[in-house]
Amino acid sequence: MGTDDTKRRRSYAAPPAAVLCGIFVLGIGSGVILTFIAAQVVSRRSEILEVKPQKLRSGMLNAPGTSLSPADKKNEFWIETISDLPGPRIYVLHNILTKEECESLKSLGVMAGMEKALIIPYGGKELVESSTRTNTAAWLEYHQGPVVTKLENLLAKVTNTEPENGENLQILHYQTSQQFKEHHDYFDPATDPPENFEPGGNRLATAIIYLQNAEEGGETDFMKIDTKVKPEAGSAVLFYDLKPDGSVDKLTIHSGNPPKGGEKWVATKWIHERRYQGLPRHVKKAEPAKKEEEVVDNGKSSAPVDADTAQGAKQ
Ligand SMILES: O=C(O)CCC(=O)C(=O)O
Ligand SMILES: [Fe+2]
Repeated sequence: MGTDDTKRRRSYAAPPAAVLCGIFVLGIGSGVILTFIAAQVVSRRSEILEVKPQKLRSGMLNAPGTSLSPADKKNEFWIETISDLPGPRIYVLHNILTKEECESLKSLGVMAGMEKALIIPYGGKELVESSTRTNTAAWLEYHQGPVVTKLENLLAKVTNTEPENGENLQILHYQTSQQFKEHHDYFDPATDPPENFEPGGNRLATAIIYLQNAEEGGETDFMKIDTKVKPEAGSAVLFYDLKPDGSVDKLTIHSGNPPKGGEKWVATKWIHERRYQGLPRHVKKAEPAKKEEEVVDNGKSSAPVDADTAQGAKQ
């Protein structure tokens, strides 16, 4: 009898224990899942907000903080922080292209036809010639061959965007003394018409890939923070035109300084907040070209086109 009672008591005691246990396990489980989701969101966000030194292997960016030997730094892809939050976000992407890849992009530029580079003046809607920009430029096609596609994919990965957010690659050539004076690459909501933000929103980031160094000079000069990036063929400077909250970062104002000897070649990629490729564009080349004195040019704008159609614009 006593044994039966005990059995009964045990069998009655068992369900509440299992339920409690189940609730406990469920609680821990959902806690773990929620923590995991939160960690994903935070880590995705911090990837966007901060690019730390990293190394590229097998197409994947390694964890931040990977330490590199001096030999690795000469040959491998790695990211150097020039300036970081709370200041402007400016990085050098070392060894992004080989010498052969640099040469092949220069040839593609020449084949596309290098022409005087154009700008959009502040508040303007059309591309015009200006003394702000004395170098020549050519637009390449999106996905035009393996080197262009490699850059599109790599820059999207580093900035945590999609390749389609990028404008077409533009090749720039500076002879000795040619330059691209002080300007910013973002559109300014305070002065620019809404159509300049279509398609793809504002320019989020700029990558300037150095294809050939000048003998001397030719730096990308961030004058507001007294920082000059010296071109190194095969490497790139990447900076965020927008702050993490989406407002324009005025400390990214920069110039392409004139080579003091020799020539400089670069490829520029502007990356938008959203998809840019395959959508209608609103910025057009001025027809007929306006005379310099008719253009309100405050020396801070730039904009490029391919042949007759605007491919993008910047101020
Ligand atoms: O050539 C440079 O260093 C600067 C180029 C530039 O500012 C641009 O393409 O937006
Ligand atoms: Fe620029």
